[in-house]
Amino acid sequence: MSLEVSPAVERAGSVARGRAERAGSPTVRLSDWLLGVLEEDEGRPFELLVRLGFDVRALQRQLEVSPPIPAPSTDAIYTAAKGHSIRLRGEPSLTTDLVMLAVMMVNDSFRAALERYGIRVGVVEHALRSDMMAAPDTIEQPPAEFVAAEPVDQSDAARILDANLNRARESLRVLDDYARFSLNDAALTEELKRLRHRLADATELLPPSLLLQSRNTLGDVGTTISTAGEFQRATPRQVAAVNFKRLQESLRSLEEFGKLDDARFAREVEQIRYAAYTLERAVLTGSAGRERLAAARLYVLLTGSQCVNTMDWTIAEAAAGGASVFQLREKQLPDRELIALAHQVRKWTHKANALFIVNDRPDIARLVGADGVHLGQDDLSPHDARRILGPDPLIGVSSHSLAQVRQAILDSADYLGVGPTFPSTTKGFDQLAGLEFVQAAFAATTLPAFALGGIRPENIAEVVAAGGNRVAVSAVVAEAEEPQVVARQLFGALSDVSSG
Ligand SMILES: Cc1ncc(COP(=O)(O)OP(=O)(O)O)c(N)n1
Ligand SMILES: Cc1ncsc1CCOP(=O)(O)O
Ligand SMILES: [Mg+2]
Repeated sequence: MSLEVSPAVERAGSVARGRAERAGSPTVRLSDWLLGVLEEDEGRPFELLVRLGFDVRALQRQLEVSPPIPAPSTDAIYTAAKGHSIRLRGEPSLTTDLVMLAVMMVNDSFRAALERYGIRVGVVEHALRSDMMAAPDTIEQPPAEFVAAEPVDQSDAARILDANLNRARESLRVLDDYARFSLNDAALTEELKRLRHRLADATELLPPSLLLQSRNTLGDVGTTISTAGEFQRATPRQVAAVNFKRLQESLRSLEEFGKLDDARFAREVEQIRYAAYTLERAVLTGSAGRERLAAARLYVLLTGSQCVNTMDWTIAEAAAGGASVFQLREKQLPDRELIALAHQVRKWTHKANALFIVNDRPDIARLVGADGVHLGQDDLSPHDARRILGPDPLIGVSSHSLAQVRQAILDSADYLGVGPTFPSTTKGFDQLAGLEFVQAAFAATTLPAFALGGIRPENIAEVVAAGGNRVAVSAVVAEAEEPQVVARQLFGALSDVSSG
């Protein structure tokens, strides 16, 4: 027999199995299960025990060293949990708190051990019953702002919640498909999965019977009404845009109607809605970078003092060799000289039909009509740069770790700098992120990313072997007698690599 379970229950089970495996135990133990359901601090079991005044941290420490008692099979635990649910609540739901109760009650010696650790299983059992049945003043009271002013029809609210949970889940599935198959982006897919889990966990805060009483789609007039617009989508991106809107609308409705049942649910859904806005920007704004940089392979950083030839000639030659993005990287010039040079570079890059990015300075980028700005971890935030630049210009962000890659994606970066790959004569670093990071970053996202730092024709094959399909270089082009030749060599090494 295999029972359908919520993602939170599934996660608890897989934590339990993982614990047993790491401990080299031939079977999963009851302590593994209990630690599994208590793994998430914000999960229902953890919150319930805290609410009952038990010291959960002390319990977790005790369980780590408790004598091993083998657990029954997973299905047997789920069946027992369902039995408790029917007994205590009159319906067969399978939530993590009922799994916890099943684990606590399945074996007398384990139950006795828990009592010794200060966990009164009868109190837990009683609380799970009273969570459903208790008069309002015996359960946690929402603050005034979340209290319904008038008596509400529970079944109407339940149907609204159920319908919107379905809508939100469906939208998340569509978005997951877009991130996975259309963008092919592991990091965004992972973020969407995180959002799905958060929603599933929030749902566990609602009384299970509330949603069960609402499965009445026949009574939902909305299922038979559709508008012409619902069947018209021009591009996969538009499908994603529409589904982000649908997700946010359903979350908003869940939040409002959820306030009638559980304030914590309403607050969590509010947070999920904010996270959905962030992801929407990341997914849809990121698309602009994906489109405008789709063909870009070679990106050249230029500093006047580093160029052995004039900057305009270097740009023209490098562009003829395949470079299609140029960054003005002047760290020392006074502002007036910088802006004068930036105006020139704007003209030279237009002539070369290349993109022009200004390093560090969104104000200068805006003033000279550059195509974008590049920001490091210590520069202005992408959010502040966007306020200066407006919606269109590209914003590139440097990354030196996977955490920075993920954050840059959530900050709606249009492209990434990834490095330093090799030691660089242009800029010194205490630490080299190296090829290992290049490999991880290019595997994590399909957002345009440029590996940089010490890349030359002699070592670019190593970057390509690590999955790098775009590079940014400085010295090797700026200091070359023949920038076109060098650019052609670099570009040639990249031009057979898939665009990702
Ligand atoms: C394309 C690209 N990637 C990374 C950097 C480095 O930016 P940052 O870390 O801010 O260092 P500086 O270049 O400002 O010294 C970059 N400039 N371009
Ligand atoms: C600015 C910067 N940030 C990381 S590496 C680098 C310099 C890249 O230049 P080069 O190709 O000469 O090493
Ligand atoms: Mg910088």
